Amino acid sequence: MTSLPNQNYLPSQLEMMFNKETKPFVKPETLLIGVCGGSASGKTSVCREIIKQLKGKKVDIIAQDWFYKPLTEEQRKDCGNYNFDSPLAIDLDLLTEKLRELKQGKVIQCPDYDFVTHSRTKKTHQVSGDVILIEGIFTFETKELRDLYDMKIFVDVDSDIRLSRRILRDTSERGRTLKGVIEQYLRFVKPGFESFVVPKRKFADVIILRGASNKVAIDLLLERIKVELRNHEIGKKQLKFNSKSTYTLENLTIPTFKKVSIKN
Ligand SMILES: Nc1ncnc2c1ncn2[C@@H]1O[C@H](COP(=O)(O)OP(=O)(O)O)[C@@H](O)[C@H]1O
Ligand SMILES: O=c1ccn([C@@H]2O[C@H](COP(=O)(O)O)[C@@H](O)[C@H]2O)c(=O)[nH]1
Repeated sequence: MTSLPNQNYLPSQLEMMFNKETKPFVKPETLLIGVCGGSASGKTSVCREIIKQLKGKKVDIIAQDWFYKPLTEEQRKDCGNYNFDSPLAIDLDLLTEKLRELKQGKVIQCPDYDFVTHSRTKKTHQVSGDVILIEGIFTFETKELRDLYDMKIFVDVDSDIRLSRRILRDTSERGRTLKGVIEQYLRFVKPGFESFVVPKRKFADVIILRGASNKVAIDLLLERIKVELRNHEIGKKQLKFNSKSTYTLENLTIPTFKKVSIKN
């Protein structure tokens, strides 16, 4: 149930505040932005660019890679045959649970993953903020995940460029050999991309071609994020949740043009 103070509102303002199910349109929670795309498309780089430019806001990243399931001793011995490009390789349930906690305003602790040993490290990542960017190849994989995002971004880069970047990155940062990277790419990465990542592109609100070097796309995105943030801040000031999960609107300042009367 929603209660309004005895005040007059413009129809457009009421429309702004409620959707058809009379739930508030403005959301007071943390803004969650899902960033999906193929391996080495530049998802992390796009997120870093957004963070750099959103000065004055607390923005954090969650790497879906932190949620890789650690390999057993057996699997580790034969890791060349392990498919890291299947959604089954990631604990998506844990990721979903963590995002739900963020939506409830909690500060969360995420696991850490070591690409060299294919195991969880002792480290944890504490995440909180006004905006949280969640990046990874399977971030759009389930409806539960997609429904949690306020905005969905897909980073779209040609596969030859992604493979070249992956070779450079994985041989220098992830302890791989050139032969190993190419074999893994042809056997698992490319088929996984085609089966799981490409079909999720259609769920994106925004598609960024060429990744972080696409300054025009990043600028447009930043403008939109700022609008969303303003809506969330208005929401935070105006909405108070009581223990029965009803919404109460408070301290709303409304300009005085043509008014409609709403009776409680
Ligand atoms: N626009 C770009 N130009 C050149 N190199 C890039 C660009 N974007 C990313 N890279 C490099 O490509 C690699 C993968 O980028 P990253 O942002 O980590 O991709 P993802 O998070 O999608 O795997 C990194 O080594 C990064 O420095
Ligand atoms: O132990 C592992 C875990 C994952 N991978 C590969 O990582 C990429 C996803 O990470 P990006 O940062 O998006 O590139 C995925 O394609 C896996 O193949 C791995 O090689 N080893």
